[in-house]
Amino acid sequence: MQGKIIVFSAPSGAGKTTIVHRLMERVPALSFSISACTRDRRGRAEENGKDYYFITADEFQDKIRRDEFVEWEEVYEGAFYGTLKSEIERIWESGKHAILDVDVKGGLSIKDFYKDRALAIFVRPPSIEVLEQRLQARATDSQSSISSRVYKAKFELAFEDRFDVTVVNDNLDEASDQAEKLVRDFISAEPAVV
Ligand SMILES: Nc1ncnc2c1ncn2[C@@H]1O[C@H](COP(=O)(O)OP(=O)(O)OP(=O)(O)O)[C@@H](O)[C@H]1O
Ligand SMILES: Nc1nc2c(ncn2[C@@H]2O[C@H](COP(=O)(O)O)[C@@H](O)[C@H]2O)c(=O)[nH]1
Repeated sequence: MQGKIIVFSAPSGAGKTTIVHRLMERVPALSFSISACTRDRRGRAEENGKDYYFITADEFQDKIRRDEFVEWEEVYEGAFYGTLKSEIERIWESGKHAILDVDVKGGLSIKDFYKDRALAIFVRPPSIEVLEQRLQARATDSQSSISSRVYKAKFELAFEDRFDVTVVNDNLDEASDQAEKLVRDFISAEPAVV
């Protein structure tokens, strides 16, 4: 079996992590690619080696120097996130397909790197107002962090057309069903020619 990549990207708060978690429960052939990141762990809500590999800024710079990332971004000021080549290899060697949850720029870089071996899915919120309400209700970020996420979202929405396909996350059940069908069709299709 040739391993593939399914990457979900969206402005923060659109709901990509929620959809990815649902797909992980529904499609056993998927395995989550754990990113490295330099931000602090959100208390008990997050686990090192499960949600992220939480590393220091120096460790992150070492990995950049050693060319260990497929892509990396300073997603928010002072917070670096990156997709590790070793993660994708680990997943493919286990006979599964990699599913990723990364920001919009990162999603486009991954599509560019893996070409037809990757399906890049853009998750669009129903509106900026709804996106902001979701971030407020999630209550994981400070007011200034929410403001910068909303500001960035307006810019990121302009990149939707560069993705393979869009899922509008208004009704969560409908969005998850649509995403599941896209993923199942992609992984059961002929292997990509690379
Ligand atoms: N369709 C939906 N309707 C209402 N609430 C939703 C919907 N989808 C997700 N949510 C909620 O919105 C919040 C943001 O979702 P989530 O954390 O999945 O977003 P995200 O795009 O992964 O954000 P980030 O990039 O910051 O990780 C969460 O509290 C989630 O439960
Ligand atoms: N470019 C990348 N973006 C990533 C990666 N891993 C996660 N992310 C994105 O960062 C933001 C912030 O996440 P949070 O957990 O701090 O709320 C979110 O949009 C993630 O999708 C990565 O490896 N590369």
